[in-house]
Amino acid sequence: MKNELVLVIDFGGQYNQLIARRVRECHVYCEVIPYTQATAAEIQKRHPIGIIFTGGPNSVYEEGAPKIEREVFSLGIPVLGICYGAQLMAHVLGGTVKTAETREYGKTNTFFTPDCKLFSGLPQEAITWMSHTDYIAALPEGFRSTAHTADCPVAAMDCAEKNLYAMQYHPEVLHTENGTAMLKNFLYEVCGVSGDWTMGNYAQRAIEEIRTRVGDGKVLLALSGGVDSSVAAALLAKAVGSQLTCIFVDHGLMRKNEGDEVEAAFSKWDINFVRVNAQERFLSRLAGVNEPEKKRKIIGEEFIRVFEDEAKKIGRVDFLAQGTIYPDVIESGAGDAAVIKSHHNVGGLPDYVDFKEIIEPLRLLFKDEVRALGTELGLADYLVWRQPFPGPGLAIRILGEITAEKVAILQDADYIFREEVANAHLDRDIHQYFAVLTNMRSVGVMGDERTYDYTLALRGVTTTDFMTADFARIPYDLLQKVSSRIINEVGSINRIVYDITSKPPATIEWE
Ligand SMILES: Nc1ncnc2c1ncn2[C@@H]1O[C@H](COP(=O)(O)OP(=O)(O)OP(=O)(O)O)[C@@H](O)[C@H]1O
Ligand SMILES: O=c1[nH]c(=O)c2[nH+]cn([C@@H]3O[C@H](COP(=O)(O)O)[C@@H](O)[C@H]3O)c2[nH]1
Ligand SMILES: NC(=O)CC[C@H](N)C(=O)O
Ligand SMILES: [Mg+2]
Repeated sequence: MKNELVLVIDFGGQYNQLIARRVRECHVYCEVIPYTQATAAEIQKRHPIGIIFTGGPNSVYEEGAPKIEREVFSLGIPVLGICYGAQLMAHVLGGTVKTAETREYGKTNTFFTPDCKLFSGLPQEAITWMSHTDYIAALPEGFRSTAHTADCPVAAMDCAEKNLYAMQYHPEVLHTENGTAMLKNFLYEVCGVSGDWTMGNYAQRAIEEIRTRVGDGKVLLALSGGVDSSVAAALLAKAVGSQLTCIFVDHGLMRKNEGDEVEAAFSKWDINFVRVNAQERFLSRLAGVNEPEKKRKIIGEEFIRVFEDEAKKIGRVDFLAQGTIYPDVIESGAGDAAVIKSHHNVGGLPDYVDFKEIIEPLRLLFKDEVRALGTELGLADYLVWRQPFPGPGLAIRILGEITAEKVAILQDADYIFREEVANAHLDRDIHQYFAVLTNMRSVGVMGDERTYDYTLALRGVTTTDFMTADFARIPYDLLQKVSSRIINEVGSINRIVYDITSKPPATIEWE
């Protein structure tokens, strides 16, 4: 069965996948396509039930700014323009867009016209999230303004007769109050969707696509035992069964006992599972390396080399599969976005890779969607709800040079922290928590003697999508218990600090 389709047309905005994600939250299937492919003819061929234009960095009146054919507005398909998309709708249909005297950025008080379908059932005044310098100065014929702010006369507009709607603010961002409800109104009240899409459909579609792509070829999946690659393993196993081999690389930078635990868990699955013990290989390549991006690149490359070596043992393997998810892609600098850090599986990949194609069935999903999909596929709760653990492992939690001794110290300290968080039943409330071995030593006193040992940092964060995060308010009693256990049981650590920065300005990991 084919699902109702909404096309999201990409004009280069920052929140495009977030729009897609909100549409999925409303149980509607959608696809994001670049504006260059969005001709009226192409759109018509796909029979979408609605169209959404995203924001974008350009100004519509500039030479060479992204455009859309005028015919797109007369196909009889409802259109919602967001930010740049709103300005483009106004511009193409004969309105005027100008540079504003006061640019609006951030939370903005906004007033809505209640009889616009987008705002039906919602308060007439609310906070919206704005991010623009241009504004709609004159409406196109047949349109009316349906919302305004102190500085922006057209914060939204519509031409209900033609099912054309636009918003200057970003409804997809959580800072916009009722933003998702407005998108839902567009989908249900304007486009008339029935809401026929579920995570089950996503799984089905992904499985079919993998089958078509792979044919009778072989696939090697990089399996870490983490949430993302476990969900990918379940999908791939359903899609291609015994053509799949899962490779778990124990690079010696896993958490305490983790290598054995992953092996025990996946040996029970009905899949080809291989554990590669590559401790020596990784540690020797990392010896003497201090710089975070360099560590990441080395690990990214070494992972691939291990996979290539394993592939040779299986015979001809054309496909490498990974559990990459959307935040990995964005932070590694997708498209025009800035590189924050090179996730080993994206920006850390070497230039030459000995596989024909890379399969990443979760590449457009956010973490909480991956979890929902895992549950849908019948994965055990402990797998679905595991806290994430980065591919480079403890390498990016040991600041400065990595040595086997430091790895052992950090493993022991981190184990105690995790054990106490679990004992306090906070392991689902704190979304990621771990220890970091700083490269700093300081003076302490133990048993009346001077010590000069490492400072350990504890990090705990709460977040939904791992793109932004707040530090977790861990109870002092728990911190105290963890602190005294680590000092008493681990050795080489004489001082413990708790990281109280959010993301941004910090990131979750320290490197
Ligand atoms: N030790 C490993 N062995 C094999 N593949 C790995 C390993 N670590 C990471 N990978 C690959 O890199 C991808 C990205 O790692 P990442 O940590 O983001 O995801 P994950 O481990 O699957 O899930 P989680 O975010 O829950 O840790 C994984 O999905 C997997 O394909
Ligand atoms: O597989 C991964 N490979 C990487 O190179 C990597 N770097 C960060 N992370 C994880 O991503 C989330 C966001 O982390 P940051 O705030 O530190 O960027 C957090 O959950 C991090 O643990 C990684 N995962
Ligand atoms: N976020 C956007 O889409 C911005 C649109 C346009 N570049 C402006 O500044 O107004
Ligand atoms: Mg992981």
